[in-house]
Amino acid sequence: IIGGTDSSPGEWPWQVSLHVKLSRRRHLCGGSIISNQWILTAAHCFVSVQNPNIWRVYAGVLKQSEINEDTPFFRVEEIIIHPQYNSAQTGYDIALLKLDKAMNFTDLQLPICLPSKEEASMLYTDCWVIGWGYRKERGRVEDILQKVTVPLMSKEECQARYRKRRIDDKEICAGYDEGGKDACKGDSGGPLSCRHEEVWYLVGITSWGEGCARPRQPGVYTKVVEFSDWILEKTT
Ligand SMILES: COC(=O)Nc1ccc2c(c1)CCCCCCC[C@H](NC(=O)/C=C/c1cc(Cl)ccc1-n1cnnn1)c1nc-2c(Cl)[nH]1
Repeated sequence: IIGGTDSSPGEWPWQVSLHVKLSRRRHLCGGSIISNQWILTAAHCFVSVQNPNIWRVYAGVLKQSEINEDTPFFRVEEIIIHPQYNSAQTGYDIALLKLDKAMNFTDLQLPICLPSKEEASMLYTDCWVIGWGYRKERGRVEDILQKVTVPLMSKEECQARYRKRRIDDKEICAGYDEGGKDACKGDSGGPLSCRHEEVWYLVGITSWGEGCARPRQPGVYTKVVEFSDWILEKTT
């Protein structure tokens, strides 16, 4: 996260850290708890690591330094990647992880609401992107979960910023024309969370951007409401 600040314990209880257990363990992507057995994240996180057995889901953590060999984690029973996904820049950058056992909700691990189709046209004005990603383009994973507020942008405005690419209807953009605040490497798969009348909704999944926090290069997120039917089909 560029231009953000430290989060507090329990501030974003739906945020998880996805690790793989290979040569050495490391954070790869963010994700969001949407039920006691399902995590929503980005499809591109699994491009090179499709084997569910080596993934570890850490929930209820604020700092990466809380994660060690003794830290409890959830195993992944199934990885469901959207069938139309082929690269982050061409959309459908969404995946579901089925946990091997249902998690108990606590103050530190709780689900976020999925936006309903009726509220698809809702103009959210209080949106935050969070993650343990880099604080600058050439950086490293942060210890304390970072948060930054970003305004949503219309598809037309976003398309005008990315002339060489087509911004899909199932993508949503957020950022500042002057740059300075954005997601960055290591934040992908995590939530773009928006609060409306005291309830938080998972409006976006952190996907891609041209550099981090550059002027007129907003962050591009998977627009979760456009995948409501797919999510329900796969999780019920
Ligand atoms: C110590 O552990 C580590 O360093 N871990 C570790 C640390 C970092 C990474 C990994 C592991 C690799 C994950 C591979 C799959 C994921 C590959 C793509 C992924 N992208 C992003 O997270 C965000 C992109 C992004 C999103 C928005 Cl909305 C706006 C601008 C963005 N950026 C544009 N340029 N940079 N960001 C990424 N993630 C990392 C990189 Cl390196 N790139």
